[in-house]
Amino acid sequence: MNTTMMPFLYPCLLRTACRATKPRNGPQRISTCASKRSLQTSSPRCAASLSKTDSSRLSSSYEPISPSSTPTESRRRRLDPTPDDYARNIFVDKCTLTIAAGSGGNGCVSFHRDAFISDGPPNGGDGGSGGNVWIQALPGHTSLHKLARRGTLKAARGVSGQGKSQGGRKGEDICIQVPVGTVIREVWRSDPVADEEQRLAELKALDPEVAAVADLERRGPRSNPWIMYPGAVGREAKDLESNLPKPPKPRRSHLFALQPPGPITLDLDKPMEKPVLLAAGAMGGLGNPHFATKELPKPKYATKGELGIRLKFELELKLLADVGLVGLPNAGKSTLLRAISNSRTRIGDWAFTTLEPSIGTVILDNNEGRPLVRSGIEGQPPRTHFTVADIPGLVEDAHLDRGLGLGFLRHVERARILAFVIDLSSSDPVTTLQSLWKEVAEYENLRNIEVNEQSESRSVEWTGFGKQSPAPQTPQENFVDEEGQEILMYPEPTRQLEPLKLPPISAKPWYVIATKADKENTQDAFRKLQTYVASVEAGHIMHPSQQKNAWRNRVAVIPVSAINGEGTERVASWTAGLLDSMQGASMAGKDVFSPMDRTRPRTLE
Ligand SMILES: Nc1nc2c(ncn2[C@@H]2O[C@H](COP(=O)(O)OP(=O)(O)OP(=O)(O)O)[C@@H](O)[C@H]2O)c(=O)[nH]1
Ligand SMILES: [Mg+2]
Repeated sequence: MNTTMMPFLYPCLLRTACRATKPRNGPQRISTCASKRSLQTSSPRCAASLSKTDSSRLSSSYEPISPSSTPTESRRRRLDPTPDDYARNIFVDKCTLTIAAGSGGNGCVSFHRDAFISDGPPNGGDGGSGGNVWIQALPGHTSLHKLARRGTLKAARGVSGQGKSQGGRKGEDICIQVPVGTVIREVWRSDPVADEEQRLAELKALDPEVAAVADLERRGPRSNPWIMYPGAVGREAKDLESNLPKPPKPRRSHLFALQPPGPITLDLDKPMEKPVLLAAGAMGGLGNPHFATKELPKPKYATKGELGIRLKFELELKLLADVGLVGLPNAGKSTLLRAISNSRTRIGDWAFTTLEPSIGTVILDNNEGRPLVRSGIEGQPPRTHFTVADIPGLVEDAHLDRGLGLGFLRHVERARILAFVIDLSSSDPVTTLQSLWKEVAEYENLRNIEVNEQSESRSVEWTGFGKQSPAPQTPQENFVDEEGQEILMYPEPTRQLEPLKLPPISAKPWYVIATKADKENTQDAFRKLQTYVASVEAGHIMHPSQQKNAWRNRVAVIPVSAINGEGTERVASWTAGLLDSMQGASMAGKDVFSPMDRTRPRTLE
């Protein structure tokens, strides 16, 4: 066992070892005591440790770690790998996605034929409706990179109807799976059915005399909704075309009622048991029996299916992970993430090894009997895991976009809890913590100014009474539908989405992970850091963010040696306790980010 870590992580062992009068039984007794205490660390009592008094909390930071946690060679290799031993991490937290609901299948022109009936009644089937597009937020997904790569997702088209009154099959649905914490906002839509409905409504509103001479034919992408009998050629075909009836009104699927009203904005901040509908598939065309009349009992035409709606969305992760690791470059964040999760993020003894956030999942219950850390709220299913984001290192003036700057800070504000990773072997840990908080707070101020400026500019743009008529649009892009028919698309309106409204960063729960505690002469730095944090918590000194409403509830300083995997259990149990508290507060309808709220819900016993 590393003797340097003794005063930090094994003070009980040290004391017991010093007091031990019988060296013969010493090691065994220490081992029993240590493993018993270690179990308590991962027991419900530890999850509920937030409700204990300060003194017990401080002493709990010196809980011993079981000797069984002594790193094996393979673990050591995992936590101190060569710089090229890592899994490439692809992470995307913002992307645009175009979706297209399936178009309807065409109706069929067909007539009954039998042994003695050569020219029977019409029996063309209707086309099947197009596939729907659904969306579902699922735990276990952490990035939007797969959707960003796809760019466009289309549900299948409905199958066309057939003779003998056979209706076409419905097109296959698609379900888009996104991480919990995704916000979906509509940027633009092209809905041929809505456009046609609007045109008909405008015509209806016209003076009857004007309407009589107005062009009642369909326009736009589906200007010719008819399917003609293929057997009709030459003069017959011309006669047929000139005697076509008024086209039927555009139809909507009954599922359209379930579609959220536009412009769609969805905040998927909870795991969903069932998907929600984003876009309903279009209706299929009508077979020729629909057009049979007394005068024309055998119509030689049917209609095409409606075209599916197309929507463009901006997807953004409002919640990146439960915990965000914030620290200077080279502080040991990635090593810590490797130590507490199965992540294989890159580690290197130089600054900016990590350039993109990487998310690791910390398993609390591996479903193999007793949970490693019991977590959850009474009456709710127990928490089995939480996620941790390893965020690239922060440098001074990051809020002015230095280093990885604003991109990094954007990720910080998307974590529920902030864990400040401080390298105990670095010059002054207290100054480090203060400078990290300074950058975070400066960014928060900048963001608030930006949001205010945006709302001001919006109010200046307000044009007073009367609606401004939209600028006339000219068709821009020509798409071709499944049958090779041209679809006119209109240019995307330049709709700028506002930045997401996120909770204030300084009001988020936070704690400190004092890492590299195995290095020599780090005890003083740890004590200094602990004393400073205790004074902040007690309100004796200003919060390092310099914000009045910053979080001061129970801020722990957890010493760890990530490279040896020591002390990391407390990170898991402390985080689980914080998450339970936040969940309980939000269920009780309290403001989760209220800095003065000291009541704690009861965690699972
Ligand atoms: N002795 C000791 N070294 C550590 C510990 N944790 C990390 N290190 C070393 O510190 C160096 C930097 O570790 P990283 O995990 O890559 O640091 P980081 O904070 O992710 O760095 P960036 O990605 O550049 O921001 C590596 O050489 C690690 O082996 C620890 O607990 N003890
Ligand atoms: Mg790193």
